[in-house]
Amino acid sequence: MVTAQPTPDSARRLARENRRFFEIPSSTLLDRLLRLAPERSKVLAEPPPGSGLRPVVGDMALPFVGNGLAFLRWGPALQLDLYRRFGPVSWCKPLGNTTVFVTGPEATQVVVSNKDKAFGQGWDYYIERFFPRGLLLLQFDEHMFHRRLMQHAFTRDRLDWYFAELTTLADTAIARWPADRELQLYPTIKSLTLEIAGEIFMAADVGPERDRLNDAFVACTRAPLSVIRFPIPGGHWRAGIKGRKVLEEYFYRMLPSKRESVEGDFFSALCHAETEDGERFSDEDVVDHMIFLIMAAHDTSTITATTVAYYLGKHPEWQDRVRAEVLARPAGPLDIAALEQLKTLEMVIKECLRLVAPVPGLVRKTVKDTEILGQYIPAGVTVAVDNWVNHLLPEYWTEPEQFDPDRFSDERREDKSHRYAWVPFGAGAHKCIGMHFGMLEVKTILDAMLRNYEWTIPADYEMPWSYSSMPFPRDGAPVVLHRRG
Ligand code: HEM
Repeated sequence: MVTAQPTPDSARRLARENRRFFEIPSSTLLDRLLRLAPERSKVLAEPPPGSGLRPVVGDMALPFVGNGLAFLRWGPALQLDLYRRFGPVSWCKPLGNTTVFVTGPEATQVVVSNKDKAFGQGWDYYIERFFPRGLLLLQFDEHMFHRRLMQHAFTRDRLDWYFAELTTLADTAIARWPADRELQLYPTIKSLTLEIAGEIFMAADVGPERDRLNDAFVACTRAPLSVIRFPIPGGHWRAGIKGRKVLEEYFYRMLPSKRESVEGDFFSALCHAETEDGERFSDEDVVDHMIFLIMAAHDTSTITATTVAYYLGKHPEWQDRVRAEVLARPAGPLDIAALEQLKTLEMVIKECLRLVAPVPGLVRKTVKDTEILGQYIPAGVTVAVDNWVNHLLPEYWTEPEQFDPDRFSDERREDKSHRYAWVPFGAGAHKCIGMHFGMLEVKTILDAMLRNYEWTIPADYEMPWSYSSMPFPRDGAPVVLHRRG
């Protein structure tokens, strides 16, 4: 049964629950060994004489791997540590790729507003092999052209069609989840979001192929941060390459029928999108965009919905509050207008996106020499904006380690402390095109969960996040749902 107010004890526990995002652990031997590595400070590049710029300094960490291993273990805590030691701009060579780390809203602003067009896309190093020519992989004028054409798939009319489909599907599937025994929430939601993707993105029953497609997407998203970036047997890289083949084969097989008929789904929208001058996406464009879109939509929404369920299980007083809002909704179909009214749920989702940013970095590459806050950055280096860490800085958030959705209330609006303090959807030219859709999808899933079930998460359980790609729970996020009477 769900309880009410937190006790002083639980308040202390709650302060600890997010500690792992803020503090480098020393609980395992490997962590202790990594912490022992001596700092190897080094300048990235000397600024041109007379420029008045300062060099970027960083810690080279371990030979060969740089701080890649530490990042995989410590995630945002490592980035926060670099920020404290070197300031908003530092650098290293994780996995052999020279990378400038950019932290804090001021430095973020320089990169995402991209005033002198010095920052091109930088995701190619990580994901091009698996998601070639996805929207995020394009840059400057070409990117703008593709983004405008893709907007045809995100009009209000289209969103209405998607949500009429989505709410029924989510309601039916969630009502059938098993109760009163342990459920792995993360894979369960992942399977649901893939089903939603099948319906909304392709108007296709992916049923018989769901596992194969799911595995293929998982392989493609895990591969980019492989330490060994060659197709060795049993390796993530090779699995990613195989996954890409499976996806291409599937989408090219579906393409001719999508070109022929006009329907409400994304796939159809991309096949028929046209500029005023009659320009359209080629077959290759459509397939590349579809594969990227589904990846971009599916994992992010899954992680967010899982995180929200986790924090609501940890904070029953918030679960009660959000459920009361959901149950108070006037009778009638759950449409976009109704979802937009769920303000408490929205605050909770925003707080969860603050604490766990599903896309923890925005990756760019300098196309010419430039500077960030007076520090010199040469052309040709990767620049990673640590948007997650912006969410954790005490300069912008009160007690950032606390789960406190009220910080997003109209009275407080802590996210307004700086335009780039809360950036889970990125910002600038590449800001998430599916932001509205993603928020609505997560709300739909939580709405159905709250109406059907109650759940609590044991006080001593803490989600073991993996930072190997997007953050995800290594144990699948076990939870016991109790059906509401
Ligand atoms: C909670 C859910 C989501 C989160 C947190 C999220 C986060 C992000 C972030 C941070 C970026 C920018 C990356 C960068 O600048 O390097 C991005 C871009 C993008 N997202 Fe999302 N996303 C979500 C849901 C979705 C959904 C549902 C879709 C599609 C329906 C989508 C499609 C895209 C696309 C296509 C881009 C590339 C935009 C461009 O390059 O112009 N995302 N997303």
